[in-house]
Amino acid sequence: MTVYQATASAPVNIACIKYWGKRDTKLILPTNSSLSVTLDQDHLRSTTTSRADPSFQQDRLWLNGTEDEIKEGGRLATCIREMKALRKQLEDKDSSLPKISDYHVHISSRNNFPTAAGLASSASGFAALVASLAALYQLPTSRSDLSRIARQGSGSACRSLFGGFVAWQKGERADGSDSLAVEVAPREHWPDIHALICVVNDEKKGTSSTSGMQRTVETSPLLQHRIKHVVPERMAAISKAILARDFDTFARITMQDSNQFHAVALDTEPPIFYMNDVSRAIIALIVEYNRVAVEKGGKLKAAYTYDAGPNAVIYAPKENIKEIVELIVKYFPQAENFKDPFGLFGAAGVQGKVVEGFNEAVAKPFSVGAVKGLIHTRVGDGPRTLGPEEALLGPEGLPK
Ligand SMILES: Nc1ncnc2c1ncn2[C@@H]1O[C@H](COP(=O)(O)OP(=O)(O)OP(=O)(O)O)[C@@H](O)[C@H]1O
Ligand SMILES: C[C@@](O)(CCOP(=O)(O)OP(=O)(O)O)CC(=O)O
Repeated sequence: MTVYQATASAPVNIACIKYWGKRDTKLILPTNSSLSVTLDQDHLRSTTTSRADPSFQQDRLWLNGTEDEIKEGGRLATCIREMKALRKQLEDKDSSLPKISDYHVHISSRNNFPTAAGLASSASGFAALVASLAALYQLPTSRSDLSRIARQGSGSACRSLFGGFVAWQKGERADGSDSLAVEVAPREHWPDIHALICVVNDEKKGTSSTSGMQRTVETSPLLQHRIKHVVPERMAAISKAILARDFDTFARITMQDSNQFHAVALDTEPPIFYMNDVSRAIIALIVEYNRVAVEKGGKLKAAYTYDAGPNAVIYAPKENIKEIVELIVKYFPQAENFKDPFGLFGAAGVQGKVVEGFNEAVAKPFSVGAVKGLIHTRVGDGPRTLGPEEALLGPEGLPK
């Protein structure tokens, strides 16, 4: 008997222009466009296996081995329903195709990093879900069209359908048909962009993005200014900077937009604080690191950005990452050795230090554990279809 099953993996993305606010909460239509860098799946990824089988009694999903309820009308149910509808259209056009759109599905997914901790697991998770169902159903659908479905799982997920540098165009239509992700540039265009994630907290966060952003929409006058007067210009300027590989402009806009996102969070009633003292100290270090570079006649060398949590993501050209790791380790001693996927440091490991001319008084040193870990990664590719050896469902259609 044929087994209808497919496995796919999808990357995390971290926005430089932040999505924050919905104009339609059901369809997940944003109040502004956004733009992100897709990170390398070799380091951070969600992997998902989907199977359709006539013996299954209902659609079921396991996340990291534990069953997650698929609530009727909820985000998971919407994505699965939309993907089945695309398969149904194919079957209606071509009677030779097996009618698997009628079967229930079993889905097993794993994240190789903490879930719901502000490391964008919902983005890679829903992108992997949609990519695995697209492979299962053998859909000829374009990535932008699939991004419309992933968007209904979690807004930021639509951007994980592409590698490289990705824009989510907010769209104008009420039905959401023009609210989708497009590639600004593939990773090959600017592979030199690396990222250092400083894990400040890997526990489940206080105010979820979903509820926080709607409170901002309802109460923040600053958000209205951001939507109308700030984001459109920044989207155009950062896209141009990416196409020109202009890191100075890319970094400036990225930091400005992170700052403004946290300003609209603060402008919310009651106010929302996602950054903590550790996050702010990292900002001070990057600002000083850049100041030294500019004073020596150079350009910006690093850009920080923060999502709905205290973890920092630092974007920089590869050649600067060694100095940045040394800087962070100097102020935030690490319990564990730095995992060095790009071989920047020899057997001696990282020695904390600052660059010449750096004013060490900009931040106080923290104790071990303030930054729990450092993840060095880089710009990466879009979802991958994997072979049967990577499957997360066993022969009975249950998680392995
Ligand atoms: N691999 C996955 N497959 C399906 N759904 C997932 C997967 N990983 C995460 N999710 C869904 O995303 C939720 C976590 O999303 P949430 O927005 O709270 O955290 P986050 O994505 O880590 O943080 P943020 O989006 O703010 O950076 C999970 O509770 C789950 O519903
Ligand atoms: C701060 C952000 O990371 C917010 C992400 O919000 P989500 O995409 O997690 O929200 P929902 O659409 O409600 O699922 C900024 C960004 O990724 O653009």
